[in-house]
Amino acid sequence: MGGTESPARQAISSARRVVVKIGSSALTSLAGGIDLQRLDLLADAVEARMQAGSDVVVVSSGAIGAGMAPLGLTRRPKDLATKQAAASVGQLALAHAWGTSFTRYGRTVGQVLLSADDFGRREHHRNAQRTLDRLRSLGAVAVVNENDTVATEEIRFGDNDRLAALVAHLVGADALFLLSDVDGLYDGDPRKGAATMIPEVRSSADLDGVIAGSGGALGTGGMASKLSAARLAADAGVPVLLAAASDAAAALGGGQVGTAFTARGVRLSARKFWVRHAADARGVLVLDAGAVRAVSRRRSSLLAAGITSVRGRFYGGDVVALVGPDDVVVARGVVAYDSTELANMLGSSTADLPSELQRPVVHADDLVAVEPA
Ligand SMILES: Nc1ncnc2c1ncn2[C@@H]1O[C@H](COP(=O)(O)OP(=O)(O)O)[C@@H](O)[C@H]1O
Ligand SMILES: N[C@@H](CCC(=O)OP(=O)(O)O)C(=O)O
Repeated sequence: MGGTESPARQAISSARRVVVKIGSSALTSLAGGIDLQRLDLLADAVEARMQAGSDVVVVSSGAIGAGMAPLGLTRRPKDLATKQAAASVGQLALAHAWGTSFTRYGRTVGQVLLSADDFGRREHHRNAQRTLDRLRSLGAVAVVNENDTVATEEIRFGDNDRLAALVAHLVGADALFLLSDVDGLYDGDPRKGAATMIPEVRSSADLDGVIAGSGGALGTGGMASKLSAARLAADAGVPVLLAAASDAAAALGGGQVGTAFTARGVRLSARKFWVRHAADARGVLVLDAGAVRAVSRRRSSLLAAGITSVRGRFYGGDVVALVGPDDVVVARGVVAYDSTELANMLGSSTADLPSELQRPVVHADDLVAVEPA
């Protein structure tokens, strides 16, 4: 690569393990379903990167877009049931198309469908990690999408940009590519008039004044979701390149295309990363002042004695928000008990609880302090 490359671009072009996310708008059209030619070009670019020595995980959107035509739908559905029906039809076509395309290289494809909950349940999380790792060691390409048919409105990733950022963290990726129908981040929606492309985002100051608008007819989150996923990944130590899918070969080949986001921050464990970023809190635990100090300063486990009340209905394994007496969120964590169980434990010291209820309410390993805004 040329000597004038930014550190972020150098890191992205030399990354050993990468996640490549392709948006619906780049892969499908309202009338024609999957764009097979485009998909072949993407597979070519992924294969070239693999030949150059990188491990690649693909996150492919497009199931809903691919399922519309076969079901006679002319507009992207808005209700969950129709989206899920379209996704179930389209996912089959999408996986088949990826499989067929990689056959040109004698490469096998594995389909991995994940839902948000999988990142928080230790077993599911480990299994997903193990499957992705085994596919990699067997030389197969994992093609990931959200498990749309089981995702409910509450637990949806929201969009696949966020899923891709989570997967990047899950597999320990060194770079994340977000490929879309736009060739980078602009200071305003380029469809709405003159806008200037931003080649590098080194800190949030580079985003001052940027207007991230909605997506196209097929995309879900628009630029706002790409931006928040890019920042989420960058904050977790993974640099991001946002580029056009039509520039996939150049993007994956280290070319000077798209917008590069510099990574910063310390890499959290995958589980803590999920607790902080991925899950919607299912409930709230209200702590007394002593418990606030224990979890936010001393990073201790949360015990029942320090909880004054609980709000919401949740189950052991869910993510909850921990708030102080002033209702300000001080941490998030995976709760060990159901809300009904916990209601009877409030304020009790551990020694007074029956042995089966003596585990911490939120273990320190499952707890992430939230910095004050
Ligand atoms: N500031 C911006 N910079 C670049 N693109 C933008 C911006 N604001 C809105 N967009 C629009 O976001 C679209 C990409 O989002 P989306 O359709 O959700 O893509 P995908 O299907 O790849 O997830 C682009 O087509 C672009 O018109
Ligand atoms: N799982 C859905 C993803 C929808 C989605 O996030 O789309 P996009 O914003 O184009 O990445 C699908 O495959 O249609």
